[in-house]
Amino acid sequence: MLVGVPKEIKVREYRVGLTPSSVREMIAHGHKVIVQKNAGYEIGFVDEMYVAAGAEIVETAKEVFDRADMIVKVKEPQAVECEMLREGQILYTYLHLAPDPEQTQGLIKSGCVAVAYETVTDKFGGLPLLAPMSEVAGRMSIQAGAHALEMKNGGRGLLLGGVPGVAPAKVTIIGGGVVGTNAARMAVGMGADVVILDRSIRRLQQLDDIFKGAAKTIVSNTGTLEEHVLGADLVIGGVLIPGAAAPKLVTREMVSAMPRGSVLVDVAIDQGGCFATSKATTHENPTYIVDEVVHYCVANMPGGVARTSTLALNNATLPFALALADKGWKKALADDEHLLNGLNIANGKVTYEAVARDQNLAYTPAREAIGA
Ligand SMILES: NC(=O)C1=CN([C@@H]2O[C@H](COP(=O)(O)OP(=O)(O)OC[C@H]3O[C@@H](n4cnc5c(N)ncnc54)[C@H](O)[C@@H]3O)[C@@H](O)[C@H]2O)C=CC1
Ligand SMILES: CC(=O)C(=O)O
Ligand SMILES: [Mg+2]
Repeated sequence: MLVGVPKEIKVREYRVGLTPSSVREMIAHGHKVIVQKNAGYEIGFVDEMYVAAGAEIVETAKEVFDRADMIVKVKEPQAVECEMLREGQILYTYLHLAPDPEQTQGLIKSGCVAVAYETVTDKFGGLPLLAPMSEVAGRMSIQAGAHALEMKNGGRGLLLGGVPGVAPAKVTIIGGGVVGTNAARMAVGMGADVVILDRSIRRLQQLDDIFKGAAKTIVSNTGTLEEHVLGADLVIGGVLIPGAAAPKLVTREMVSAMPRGSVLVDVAIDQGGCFATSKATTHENPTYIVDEVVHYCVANMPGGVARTSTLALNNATLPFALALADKGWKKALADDEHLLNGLNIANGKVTYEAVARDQNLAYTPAREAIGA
């Protein structure tokens, strides 16, 4: 199969779909790889490394899209990329379709076979291709929040860990999954006063075991959310209902009632965000202020530490990329229920139920759509 890797085009997104080492593995499996010029340049994966791994370097994204049987990317395709996709071509990348009708229509129109990293599952009930980036974003969320709490950034002027004789900052983490756990590890490590809310008691039991009291666990409901959001200096939003638009758990009224200079970091913004006042931002302009509360809503946080993120992402995505290339999409999807769960759009049909439901579109079960 001919596998194509275009350069990412979102603002300050420097991750790349395949590392030189992943390219080498593809070639060892008998495939050909074309990589757009300078696709990995900013993170030290220069073209010479891709050539040494066996890839061909091509000048433009158009050439990658025109020639490749499978496109391996990182972020969801932008409008110009959707236009270059074609019928039967595999697109393997993050999609986050539920809150994005424009991209959904673009992919439907293209006729491509779109496998979303974020909905591929594993036998442990997890999301193995989302997890590495959630680890990164969860850890970064505390760095971003600590920075936003500084005076010059509109924050309350608080140091997360406090100092002897002065109380630490209060950090509330909504959602105790991969993002929440990694955020809590960083916040606890910095000495903050940490509370994690989740609606799953089982998850809270696991977190209690992990943190042994260093982070408190609270069941999430309207009352506890209000209490712990209003009492926090920094709130991290890390909830997920797989494939669906994020629930708006923090209302506009709650945001208005927070003290001046409080900080909200909405990691769930890629699924539309869990604060009523969230709107996606970029690494170029990561924060904005509503009712004197600082909001950080970067939808591609791991792009800020693109080298670590690319390596972590490839560790998880490569085995499935190889399966798609080795077997072709029909057999690879038919053989593996977990990869099949990643299929969101196929040949003009929406094959992921939560996306269809959130956008009032017809739903075709994935197995039916691939004719397996
Ligand atoms: N902005 C960015 O750059 C990035 C964003 N993300 C996003 O972060 C979000 C979280 O991802 P993960 O931690 O991997 O998901 P996860 O599935 O590991 O954890 C989500 C948690 O939210 C909990 N939850 C769901 N509804 C809830 C509610 N109403 N109240 C309280 N808790 C609730 C679940 O029980 C679960 O424990 C996703 O939207 C993901 O796409 C992930 C990586 C990067
Ligand atoms: C998961 C995601 O949105 C990202 O890594 O950018
Ligand atoms: Mg206020």
